[in-house]
Amino acid sequence: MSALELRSLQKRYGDVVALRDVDLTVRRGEVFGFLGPNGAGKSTTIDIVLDYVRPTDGSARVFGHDAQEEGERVRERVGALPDMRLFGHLTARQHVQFVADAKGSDDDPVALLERVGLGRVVDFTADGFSTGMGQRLKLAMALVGDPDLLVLDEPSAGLDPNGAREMRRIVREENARGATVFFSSHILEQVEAVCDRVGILSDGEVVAEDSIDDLREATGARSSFVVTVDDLSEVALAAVRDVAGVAEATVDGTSVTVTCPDDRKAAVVDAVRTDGATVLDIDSEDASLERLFATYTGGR
Ligand SMILES: Nc1ncnc2c1ncn2[C@@H]1O[C@H](COP(=O)(O)OP(=O)(O)OP(=O)(O)O)[C@@H](O)[C@H]1O
Repeated sequence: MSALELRSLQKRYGDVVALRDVDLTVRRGEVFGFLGPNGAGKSTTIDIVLDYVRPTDGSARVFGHDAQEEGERVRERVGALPDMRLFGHLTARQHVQFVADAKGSDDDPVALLERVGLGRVVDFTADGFSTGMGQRLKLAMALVGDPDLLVLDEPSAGLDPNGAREMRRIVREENARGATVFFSSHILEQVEAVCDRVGILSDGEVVAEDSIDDLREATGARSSFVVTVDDLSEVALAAVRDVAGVAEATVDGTSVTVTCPDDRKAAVVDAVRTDGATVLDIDSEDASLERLFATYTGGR
């Protein structure tokens, strides 16, 4: 049984067709990235999965349960972001406790808040929180009760690069625990860094569903480059792999082939010199993920 199955999903708002015909399968245990330009229909799809919005036609099933007919059963197994708005007069701890009570979970709110980097503000009210802090708090709420499926709509919105990196770490940890993760984003490098597979939504339809590597191969697009140094140490290699956006770094002698977004290349070159190595050559064989994305969405 799949974690999430969308079949012929359609949604019209009056004359506006938000979803034309969405078919998508998210397998159990995978991290699935839901990509698409603004207005493609990502939030509408997620709202249907969470039963905030009813489809005009078609169905959404979560672990075999119909999202509309068996909303209760679905919600027991799902953690979602953003699921609730924040209440300015409540503390971070009270927000998380509220969700724990609603879900009948005995999770410790403080432990969850520490996990998302809010350990020092557990008793602060949300009205003083920045956008990024609010996003972290919502993530802590989504993690309550170890959900089997995490549904994250633009989880990195409002987060600085550190916050975005921590978000990726938590996605990986949740996945390692056994959770399936479904998240939408238009930040391609974020998706590439953590996802097993992606679905690309364009104009209310899924135009591609595959691993990014296979999509690349299918379109002939690649975004790798090779840096050759005089001496490649483990420290330098670890630093390269730590650069945000680096999806892959493979070694051949003193050359390292790195897959990353174009705008991270300078950071990769800096990282490879961490241990004092001298760069001998840089060979770029380029076609970025952005171009891959544009190939499928017609540049929208
Ligand atoms: N309540 C609504 N009433 C009318 N039109 C709507 C409504 N909600 C969404 N739409 C329209 O449906 C389409 C899909 O919107 P949706 O928010 O799902 O896209 P999205 O991919 O999440 O975009 P973004 O990345 O900008 O959040 C858009 O054309 C949007 O204007």
